[in-house]
Amino acid sequence: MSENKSLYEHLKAQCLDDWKAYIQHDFVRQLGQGTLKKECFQHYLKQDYLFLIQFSRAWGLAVFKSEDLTSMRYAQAGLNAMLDTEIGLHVEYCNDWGISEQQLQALPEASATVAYTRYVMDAGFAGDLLDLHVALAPCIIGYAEIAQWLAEQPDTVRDSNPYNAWIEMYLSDEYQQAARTERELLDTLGQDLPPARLAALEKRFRTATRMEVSFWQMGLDLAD
Ligand SMILES: Cc1ncc(CO)c(N)n1
Repeated sequence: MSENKSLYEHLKAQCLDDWKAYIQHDFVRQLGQGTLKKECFQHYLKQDYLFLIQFSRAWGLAVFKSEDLTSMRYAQAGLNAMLDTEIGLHVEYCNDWGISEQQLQALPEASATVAYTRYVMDAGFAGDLLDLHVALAPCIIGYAEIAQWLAEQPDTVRDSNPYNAWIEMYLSDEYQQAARTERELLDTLGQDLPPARLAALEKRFRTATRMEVSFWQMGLDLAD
């Protein structure tokens, strides 16, 4: 790893093609331009509800995998934020899009949802806290970058875009700060790694990134 790069920057740089395919996915572009089909967004929102539930379990796993109180409290805060705030907001947002809580509770998981969330969990089960965070990083930090990328694109529509609230949520100070904190945690946990360990983490990060690409594609294809 080059000396002046943080672990996060390094992980991203080594899979830049996959990273771009994730951040600049057609789903994201269409969402930014306001041209995304409503059915695709609704399908994505439904699966994202199931994703967020598994994501909460992953934060629970991070509590379990922590070896000091600071990491444990950070994971606890992540879990609390999901259960006390994020999932509730998501349910409300789904409701605005015509998806009831009953509907959400009855949903089957799409293959892309199962693949991604269980991959993250396996990284945590089989590995340590850093493995888990490297698998979680593309979700947490990636969405912050997607919102920023969208805000910078000249063809992104804001005020009259039905998807603007989604962009705003991930552009919010709160979310951007959460992404920065996750980045700092990775950089702290990831200091002075032996080459073989770094190579294993590179693979994990790349796989998780490709899983995010598949998640967008699942939305576009209405795939189950
Ligand atoms: C699939 C997916 N990745 C990342 C996020 C951001 O939390 C999300 N809500 N859904």
